[in-house]
Amino acid sequence: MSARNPGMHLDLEWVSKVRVNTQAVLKRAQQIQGRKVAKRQWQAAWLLKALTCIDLTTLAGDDTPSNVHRLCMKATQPIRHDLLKSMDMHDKGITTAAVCVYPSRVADAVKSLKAANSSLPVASVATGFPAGQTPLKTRLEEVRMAVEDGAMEIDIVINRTLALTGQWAALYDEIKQFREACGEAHMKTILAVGELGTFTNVYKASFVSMMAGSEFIKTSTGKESVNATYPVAIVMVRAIRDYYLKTGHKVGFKPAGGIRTAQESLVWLTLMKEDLGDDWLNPRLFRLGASSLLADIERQIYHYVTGRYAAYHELPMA
Ligand SMILES: O=C[C@H](O)COP(=O)(O)O
Repeated sequence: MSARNPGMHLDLEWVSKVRVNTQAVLKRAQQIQGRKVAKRQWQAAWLLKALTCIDLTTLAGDDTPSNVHRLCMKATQPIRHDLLKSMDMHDKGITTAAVCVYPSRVADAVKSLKAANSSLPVASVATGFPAGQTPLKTRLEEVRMAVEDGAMEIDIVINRTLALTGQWAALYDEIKQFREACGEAHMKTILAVGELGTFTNVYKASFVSMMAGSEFIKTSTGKESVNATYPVAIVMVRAIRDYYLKTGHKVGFKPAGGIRTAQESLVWLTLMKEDLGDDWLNPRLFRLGASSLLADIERQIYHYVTGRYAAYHELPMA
């Protein structure tokens, strides 16, 4: 993960002055989606890069120690060994960036990874994920418990009520308290952009989250009806750039929710490269939150190596 973001005092004047040019954002989003991504021979390398940025996620009501264990094993060996060998990448220690689970499953994930001798971090969602509609005391306690169980990264959700009613100082205070409860664990802040209504709210929520010390800002929980979209991402990425220019601190970006295809992962990498620069092309500053993206990336890599598409039984669970 990136160096920690210490945050800064709440600059309400900056927040109140924000205006987002909707037409410019939409135009940029169209451009990004229309980009020709890397030539075929480089695509496999870009796909491996995308894979190393995945927070491999399971956030389901029927999660159990055994499916979390399978997820952890997949995270440590995301691509079949023979495929990596054909690409001469078998000894490069390729893994996903982290596994991401509910707080009650953190101990299971930590145990599985430890047994596999893996130092892969476990990320836990917290603070009443996905809605964030539980009392502050409970949300703080949830963060502490996930950290106690071994989570090294905490994905908090913001209080949308505060954002939608313009209570930016109260939102800043809550996020600061979450950051304190995280201790040494790095904090990713989920804005749930599909529920924030306007681009201006998305920009303001991004900036307030960074001022309160978030190490990453993340689009969505994956449970809203609208999740990671390119226009919203462009607004968040601009906020990250502005925050960097203002403070000198680099904050990471994590699109999440509904990202399923290898092709999409290449568009996200292109957006990082073009709008933030090469520093953001690694898991310290870029994550893809996804439960099923890895399967398609592995399928595309299989195709790259063998020239044909794999049958489902040929690739272990992603
Ligand atoms: O944070 C990660 C998201 O919850 C994953 O969403 P997804 O299941 O649509 O990939």
